[in-house]
Amino acid sequence: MRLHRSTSEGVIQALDAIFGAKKYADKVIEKVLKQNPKWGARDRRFIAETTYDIVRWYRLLRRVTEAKGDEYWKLLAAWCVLHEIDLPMWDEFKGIKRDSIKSLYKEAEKTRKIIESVPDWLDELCEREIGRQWNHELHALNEEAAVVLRTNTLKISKRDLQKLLAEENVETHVHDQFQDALLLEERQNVFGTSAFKDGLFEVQDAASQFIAPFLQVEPGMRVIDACAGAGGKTLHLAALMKNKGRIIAMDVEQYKLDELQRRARRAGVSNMETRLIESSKTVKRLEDNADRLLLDVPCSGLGVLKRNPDAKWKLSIEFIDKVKDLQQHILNDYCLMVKPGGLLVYSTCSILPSENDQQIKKFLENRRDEFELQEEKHALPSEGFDGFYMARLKRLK
Ligand SMILES: C[S@@+](CC[C@H](N)C(=O)[O-])C[C@H]1O[C@@H](n2cnc3c(N)ncnc32)[C@H](O)[C@@H]1O
Repeated sequence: MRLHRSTSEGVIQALDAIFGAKKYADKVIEKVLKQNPKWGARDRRFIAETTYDIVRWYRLLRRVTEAKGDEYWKLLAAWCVLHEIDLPMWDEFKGIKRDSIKSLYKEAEKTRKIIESVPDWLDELCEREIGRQWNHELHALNEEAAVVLRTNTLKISKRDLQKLLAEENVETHVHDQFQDALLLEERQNVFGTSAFKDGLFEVQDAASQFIAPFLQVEPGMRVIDACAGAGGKTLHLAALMKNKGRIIAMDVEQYKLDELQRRARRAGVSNMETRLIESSKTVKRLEDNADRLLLDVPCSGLGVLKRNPDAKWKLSIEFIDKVKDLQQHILNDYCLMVKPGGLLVYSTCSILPSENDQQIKKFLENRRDEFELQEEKHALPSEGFDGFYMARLKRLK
């Protein structure tokens, strides 16, 4: 592989926006890719994958080149050296010493938080919370995420979708554990396919596809998805309900609900309405209303670092403490929207017990007579996909 000037500059520009201007990596990459129509599919893949990889290994790459501040070319140089890619004779690479990078890399191997490229506070927090298991999870979280599709069973079967995609040169395989999932054989952009434009699938991690079935919905039920966001799980719920019954999708952000409406139209979902949460009254009005309630709460996102590696550098302990308070507040203030006898699922994309099991334990301490825990499930990044937690509770009275 050879480095090209224009795509390398694209990577540097993206890194500057992510670390300098503190923008989200996915948005930055989207913007950088839009600005040069001459880049082909391979160029685009290089920019996206290299940027994500440098973000993932940021601490390690800084260490092995002793890069400071905005010396992003040094990070790209180290990335090349560690991937055995020749460095062109560009001014930006003057003074880069391969041997020094390699020997500093050997040195870095002695310290987990450096070689696995994670901030001190995060390494300490996760070790404290999950002990030795953190070794495995941290390693897995540094792997590239698989691209997984969820068949929209309102429109097509998984096998027919697989055939259609193959006709559009998208090869996929199935996975026993995931009923509606198709896994891409190789990473590629699937948003341009006619299958996507026709609403035949959504891109959704395999572990995330556990959550809607865990709520045990049935066609005809009344279901509330109280933290619906742009509706990854709402659309799945609608498909499991065969478009029958009613889903109320709620969130505190109108722009997310607008995006959900757009996605629902594409997916052919007709049993859903959105409702903005403007105050506690919005929630109060829906007391004793639903057969099923999903609380897919805001969280640290530590289970999805494969997908969002920049979160490692943007998260803070203060944010995690705040989000934990919000989780407990949502559990307590929203739980009565489910009818007595109905089921509630609390879910996060975190691997921290303090956002997961311990939140449920705390909630139940005060509501032992009203709710009982039916089942908990942990999906771990080391099992191959994203990290998720889900707990299903039954409202007793
Ligand atoms: C984990 S995300 C939801 C992802 C979504 N369920 C999906 O599958 O795509 C959490 C959502 O909770 C929303 N949120 C934050 N505070 C909230 C609150 N007090 N009540 C309800 N939703 C809230 C956020 O805007 C965000 O969209």
